[in-house]
Amino acid sequence: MDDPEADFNLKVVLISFKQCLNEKEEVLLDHYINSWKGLVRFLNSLGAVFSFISKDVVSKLQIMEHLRNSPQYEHYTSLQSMVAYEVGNKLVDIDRRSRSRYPNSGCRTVLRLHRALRWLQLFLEGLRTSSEDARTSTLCSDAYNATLAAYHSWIVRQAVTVAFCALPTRKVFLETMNVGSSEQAVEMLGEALPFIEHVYNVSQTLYAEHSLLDLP
Ligand SMILES: CCCCCCCC/C=C\CCCCCCCC(=O)N[C@@H](COP(=O)(O)O)[C@H](O)/C=C/CCCCCCCCCCCCC
Repeated sequence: MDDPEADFNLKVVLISFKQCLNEKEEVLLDHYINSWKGLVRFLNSLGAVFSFISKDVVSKLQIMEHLRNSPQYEHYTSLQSMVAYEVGNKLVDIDRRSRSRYPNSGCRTVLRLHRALRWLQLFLEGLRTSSEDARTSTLCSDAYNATLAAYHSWIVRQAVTVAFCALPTRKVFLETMNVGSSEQAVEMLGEALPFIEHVYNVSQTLYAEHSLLDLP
């Protein structure tokens, strides 16, 4: 009998980011949501100390799934169509004073995931290029401080710092990816990271073109 857990590994999840872009370089939201669901599955496997993080990601994925299942679902096929629809119809809170009108817009919700994708990219790149005795908590907090920390409150930053201390060693981390030895995991990261980088860069350009990078 097939064992779904045996086939589930981080390579499958990271390579799935390749499918997020079509030939027109549009970011397809169904694939984007599915790739994030795979990441959440990994996060959950790291222990309950990370559950406050995974709950936040899940709530954002639920917002996006809700939009995908709404009568306006066609506008939420890609990041590009979503931005055109929400910006064109003024369905996005652009500054803090209007923050509460559209708290669940697709643009602000994906922006949070988009920033986290940059954290993931830097963290996995750190794992890939670091020495065997590198501390994962340091790699993780360096990536966090360079990306998400600027957008988080003091209390969230404290909670995140505590959670980082619970991370396994680099070797265990690489083995948790379920792609073979730590050397094979490093090789896989080199192969898969460009897909994440590509999705990140296309999204970043789109958000920058529409001045959406600071949505409250
Ligand atoms: C075996 C290798 C596994 C590697 C795979 C790791 C899987 C990563 C999965 C998820 C990454 C974390 C995603 C964090 C999303 C944060 C979104 C965010 O910024 N939310 C804040 C703002 O939202 P709004 O309030 O404006 O709606 C929210 O305030 C924050 C909530 C708390 C959680 C934030 C923690 C972010 C820490 C990132 C490091 C995660 C460490 C995971 C360890 C591998």
